Amino acid sequence: MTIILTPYWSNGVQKLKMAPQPPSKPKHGLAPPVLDDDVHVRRCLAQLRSKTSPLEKYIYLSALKHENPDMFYKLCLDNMAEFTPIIYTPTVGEACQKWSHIYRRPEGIYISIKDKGKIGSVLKNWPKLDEARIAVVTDGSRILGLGDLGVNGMGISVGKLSLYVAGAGIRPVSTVPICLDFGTNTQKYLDDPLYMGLRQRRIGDEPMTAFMDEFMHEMSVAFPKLLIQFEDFSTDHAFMWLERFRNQYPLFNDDIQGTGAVVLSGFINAAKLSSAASGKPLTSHKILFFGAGSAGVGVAMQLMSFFTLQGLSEKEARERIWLVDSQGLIFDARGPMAEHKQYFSRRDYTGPPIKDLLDIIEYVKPTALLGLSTISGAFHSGVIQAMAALNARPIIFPLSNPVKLSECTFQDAVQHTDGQVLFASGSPFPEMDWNSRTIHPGQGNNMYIFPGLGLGAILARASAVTDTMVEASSLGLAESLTDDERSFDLLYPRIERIREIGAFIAKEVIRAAQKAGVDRSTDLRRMSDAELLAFVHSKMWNPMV
Ligand SMILES: NC(=O)C1=CN([C@@H]2O[C@H](COP(=O)(O)OP(=O)(O)OC[C@H]3O[C@@H](n4cnc5c(N)ncnc54)[C@H](O)[C@@H]3O)[C@@H](O)[C@H]2O)C=CC1
Ligand SMILES: CC(=O)C(=O)O
Ligand SMILES: [Mg+2]
Repeated sequence: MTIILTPYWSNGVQKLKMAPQPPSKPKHGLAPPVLDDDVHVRRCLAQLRSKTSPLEKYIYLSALKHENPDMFYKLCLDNMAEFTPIIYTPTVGEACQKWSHIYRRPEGIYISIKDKGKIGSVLKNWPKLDEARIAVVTDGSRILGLGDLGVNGMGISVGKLSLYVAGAGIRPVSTVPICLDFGTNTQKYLDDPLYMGLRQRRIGDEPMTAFMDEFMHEMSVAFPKLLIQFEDFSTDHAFMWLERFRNQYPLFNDDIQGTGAVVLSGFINAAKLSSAASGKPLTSHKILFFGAGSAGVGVAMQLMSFFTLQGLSEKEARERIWLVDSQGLIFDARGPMAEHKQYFSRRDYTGPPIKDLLDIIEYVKPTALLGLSTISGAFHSGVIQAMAALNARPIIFPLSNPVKLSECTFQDAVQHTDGQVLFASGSPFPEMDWNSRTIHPGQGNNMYIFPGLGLGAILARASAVTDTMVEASSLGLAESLTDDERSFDLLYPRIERIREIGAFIAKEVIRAAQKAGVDRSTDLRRMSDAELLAFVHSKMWNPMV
């Protein structure tokens, strides 16, 4: 395949070595007589809002980001709630599915299995090696809940990195979207004349491992100050690459660790509200996971600390958690299972397999039901009503993305619990009125975590991303709600405050890195908390409009 090197800020005719520049002032007569910045902001927003389909809006914003990054990020920061569903989930999912059709210009680095043996020389073509700080790397094998999209998965790396800039003030020039092309098993793409990836089925684990070893080594040589975020690898490889490389290079897996952190945070706030309504202690919560892939198991692992922080032992914490996969409740006597499911497999259940979710709810009697299954509508009215019958304030988090794969809608959850649900979904739902009050859905999406976690790890120059840093990001997020946000029973802060939250999380992550001794910017140790927070803010890039 063609290796595409031109970064997203270049228009293809500029020289590769060029840094992103704000557009220079045109010479007299080459621009309209009146081109006021403030009016132009309104003009760009009006152009966006005139588009009727979300995908058209995505394409417009993608062009704007390329032509005028300052304007794009200015609009983004001023209109976060409006922009995130376009540049991120759900629309980014549709953009990825159609990536080879809507493609206009190169963005990021595509490296294929055919580059094995010369990966270093490909990476060195990236124009701003010294500036690179964060790469989001996918192989397109499980994009959101949409399956194997091959190189069309590049869109998720691009989307996540836009949120790094918007949410954490990472400089645009420091972001490196990467898509690895190991082939695709999706026949539709193999048959599509416009598909831009290798026309072959995915390679096996052995050549993939050899490729990944070379890739990770060459990344550390080409980009010595880089943090890597692994994104949307299929579950087996998500766990495999995390374990293989996490002690060697600074990296984390967003779907396992970022999702774990964001859900722990929302769960802490939900559990307090739920326990206040039931009068039962926090340690009495029982969590049922519907879906046991990288996200389900990643979240279950992180939620262990909800219980251990309350004083339960590891064994007691594990006993508060049940997992369900496509074969039903996961229990030892069921027979052999994938390694990542074994830790939570129940030893105390020896009856016949239970497959139906309603039967499982009746058996477990959970206080919380979390969906990471990609099964749209799995939390049907009967399921929601069963949760409401068991709990004064049931916790229901349908976390699958994009919206069309959500296990239930916010409307259904509110309606079938008479407004009592404590709700967070992976993709956004609008707020709704119920019994003369407005109820706000939470968005339990790792976008609240990875910008701050990444910024903290970058500023600390962390040599590794430890579990304690991930936990610190989660607890930082849980703490960051204002009294006003808590008065509305919000589980997450308002998205408009993403920068403030990102800075606070980054500070907490730096402190955790220092405690773990993985920080290489040791001068930050001397700063007070207030000084460190001010330092983090001072490092955030701002659009110049
Ligand atoms: N909210 C967030 O921030 C995030 C959400 N996700 C979402 O989580 C979902 C799952 O992602 P992965 O874990 O990587 O995928 P996966 O495909 O590895 O896992 C899906 C799990 O659901 C189970 N499942 C499938 N059909 C089922 C059925 N009929 N009944 C019961 N269980 C069933 C599978 O057995 C598997 O355990 C995706 O939609 C993804 O978008 C992932 C990461 C972050
Ligand atoms: C949000 C995200 O990372 C996912 O759905 O995969
Ligand atoms: Mg993901």
